[in-house]
Amino acid sequence: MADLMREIDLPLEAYMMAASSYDGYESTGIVEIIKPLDASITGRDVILVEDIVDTGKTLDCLLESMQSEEPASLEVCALLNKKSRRMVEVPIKYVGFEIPDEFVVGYGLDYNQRYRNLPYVASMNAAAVNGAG
Ligand SMILES: O=P(O)(O)OC[C@H]1O[C@H](OP(=O)(O)OP(=O)(O)O)[C@H](O)[C@@H]1O
Ligand code: HPA
Repeated sequence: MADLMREIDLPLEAYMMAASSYDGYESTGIVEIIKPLDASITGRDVILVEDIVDTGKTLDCLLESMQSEEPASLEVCALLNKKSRRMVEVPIKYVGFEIPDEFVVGYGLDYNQRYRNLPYVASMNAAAVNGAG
């Protein structure tokens, strides 16, 4: 997010939401908004920035919640798109990288809250998952 903002030469405001639905590397399918948006987006041009879109369930839930506030526009930017795993169709206007069906960690992405601090995105293999304790 910080890297992206540094590249945008326009006045902008940034707010964080938090949603969670993963237990390890499996989606529970139940998306919980842990921290809602603490600003009004009614009538505003909004870009929702996601680190990864996998099944699409999280994004679908967030979009529905945000659309209900009637922003002037609402687009999605995602660093990573795992399209082959999609269960819900979601509109993504800006995609950093299309990636294969592999569980990835690093650069903010976690496996049970670990590995977010890796300065790169890495594919996590089964042996690493089993040893991750
Ligand atoms: O397309 P989906 O299958 O819904 O997966 C994508 C979501 O999964 C991750 O969040 P997670 O639930 O792991 O919470 P986190 O951001 O705290 O890691 C990620 O940050 C996305 O929001
Ligand atoms: O591959 C992934 N890595 C980390 N978190 C995720 N949430 C959905 N897919 C992933």
